Amino acid sequence: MERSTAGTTAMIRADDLSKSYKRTQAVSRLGFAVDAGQICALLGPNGAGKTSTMRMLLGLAFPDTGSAQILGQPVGLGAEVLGRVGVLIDGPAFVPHLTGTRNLKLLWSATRRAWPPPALDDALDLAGLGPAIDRKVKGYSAGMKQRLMLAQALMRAPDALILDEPANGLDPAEVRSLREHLGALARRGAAVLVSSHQLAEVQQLATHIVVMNLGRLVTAGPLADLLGDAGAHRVQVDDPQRAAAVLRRMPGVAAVTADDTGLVVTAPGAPSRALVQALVTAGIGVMSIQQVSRSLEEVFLDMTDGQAAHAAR
Ligand SMILES: Nc1ncnc2c1ncn2[C@@H]1O[C@H](COP(=O)(O)OP(=O)(O)OP(=O)(O)O)[C@@H](O)[C@H]1O
Repeated sequence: MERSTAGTTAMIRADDLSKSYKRTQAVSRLGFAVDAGQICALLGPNGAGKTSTMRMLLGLAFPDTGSAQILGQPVGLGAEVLGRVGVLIDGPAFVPHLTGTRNLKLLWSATRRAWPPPALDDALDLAGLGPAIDRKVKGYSAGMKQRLMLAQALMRAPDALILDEPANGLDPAEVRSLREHLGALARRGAAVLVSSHQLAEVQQLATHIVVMNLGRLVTAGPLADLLGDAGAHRVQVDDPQRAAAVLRRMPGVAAVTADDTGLVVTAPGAPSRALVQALVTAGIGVMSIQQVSRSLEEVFLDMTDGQAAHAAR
């Protein structure tokens, strides 16, 4: 099976993927891998290329360059390996006049395996539809349809999941239940790729992130590293004005701002001991220095310049 650059097993792999539609370059030379046990969030402003990427990973769109692999096997439309993938993309594809159960049976029949699917109970628990599972889908709310879609993705006990904005239309309790189900699947060794705009939720859910903008990779890696790498420090000194001037001249310091409690220094390229050393060398007393954690939202907006991708196209 294909190995990722980290030396572990790559369950979902994009290699040098590109896709254009007429004059729009939707995805440009994108590469990343999701290993067993990881929950990777694919992030980017509207139009960044997330859905196009997922469509190529699922063999629903043909890449202009590069290739996609799932569980170490090349992906194409109808590839056998896709039977081991839980998919949510392009909105509900249900027959409205059939019940929830009949729709799940119909979708399962494509696998040519006997009903019921191996993880049906877990999937129905996530869907939480109760008796409505035996009512016609045309009477479902958008949230109920979304939950039924999630049930069809999970019922096959997939080894990999590719879910485009799975939390859309879910209420907070349902979002939490989804997080728990995906966490349980990842702990059992599944690889999960989810796209989302709900960054507070992603911060709780994901182990890894891939950020893209204008079709290109901005960054990829463990979430904890990314938030730690943001390198924000809160510094208390005896002469804030002079300290700010000293710090702003340091290499690796991106920004210095003052607030009621002292200075906030954003220094992705300078460890805290280097900041202290520079201040002490300049004769400034340092009372305290603390690393400040930043939210994924702050880091994401910095990385994408807070811009919508379509605005720059
Ligand atoms: N079938 C298509 N035909 C023409 N253009 C397309 C098509 N699919 C996507 N695009 C364009 O490609 C770019 C990337 O779209 P894509 O849907 O992949 O982005 P996204 O990151 O998923 O966006 P969102 O967050 O809004 O869902 C956009 O400019 C979009 O308009």
